[in-house]
Amino acid sequence: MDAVTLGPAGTYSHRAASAVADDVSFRESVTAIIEAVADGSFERGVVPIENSIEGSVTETLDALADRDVAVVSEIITPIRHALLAQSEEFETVASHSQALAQCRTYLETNYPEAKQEAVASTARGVQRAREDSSIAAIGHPSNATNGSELQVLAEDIQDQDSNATRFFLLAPASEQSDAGGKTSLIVYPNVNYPGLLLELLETFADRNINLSRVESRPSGNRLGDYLFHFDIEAGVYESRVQEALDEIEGIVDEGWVRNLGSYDTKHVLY
Ligand SMILES: O=C(O)C(=O)C[C@]1(C(=O)O)C=C[C@@H](O)C=C1
Repeated sequence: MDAVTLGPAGTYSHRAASAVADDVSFRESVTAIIEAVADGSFERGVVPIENSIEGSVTETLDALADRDVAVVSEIITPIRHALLAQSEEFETVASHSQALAQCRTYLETNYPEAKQEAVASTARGVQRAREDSSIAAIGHPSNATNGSELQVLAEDIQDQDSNATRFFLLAPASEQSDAGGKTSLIVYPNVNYPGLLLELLETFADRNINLSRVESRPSGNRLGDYLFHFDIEAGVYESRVQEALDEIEGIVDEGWVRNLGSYDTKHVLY
């Protein structure tokens, strides 16, 4: 199976995709990956959705709300960052904004003078560090192998040892499944009144459906207007989930509900 994910080669997304795909291609943004799956260019896509330290990857949430794709699996991997550079003499640390944030305390403590540069991915930062001795990168330590002139200056620099990122394995919307222990939903009420969010949450609580994530994102239509992203620990094949979905459809009849499908979890170690 072919999959598309965040490039260039050497990103954490690449490592997660390699666990589920034979052949991995790359795009420069999460939005481009989701588009490539939605338009049928790829049968699978792998995108980061949330991190245990830094929280949601908002570009992913927003791109999922705008395009029709299905989640067919979630992949959870530990994230262990290394500091990579040609020497200790660097001025700037380049990495993905999520990785910089996951190492905030380490950087403030050890390199308070270093500038930080957010780039499209950790592997893009590694590329910058290979080309320019004034740049260090944060990424997986294996980026320093393969004849690279980069040194691993420090390992395990993430602020929490338990650092882990959750990725979605995406497929075209036609492959959306009712089977699985989790389900992701995006709800746009398009109205605002006291107790609206409570009503939505009660559809799950009343049926003893556990919520594993709730996130609100601006709709972009007007200030104070939100979309809600829900992950629940139950599959659409269960009648209690179908009943909850029916009730939500009724509550948000001015807006819409997107069911991204049910799926299971895969834990990948590397
Ligand atoms: O830049 C990468 O290596 C990615 O795969 C992206 C990403 C992310 O967006 O969260 C993935 C895992 C880590 O949390 C850091 C960065």
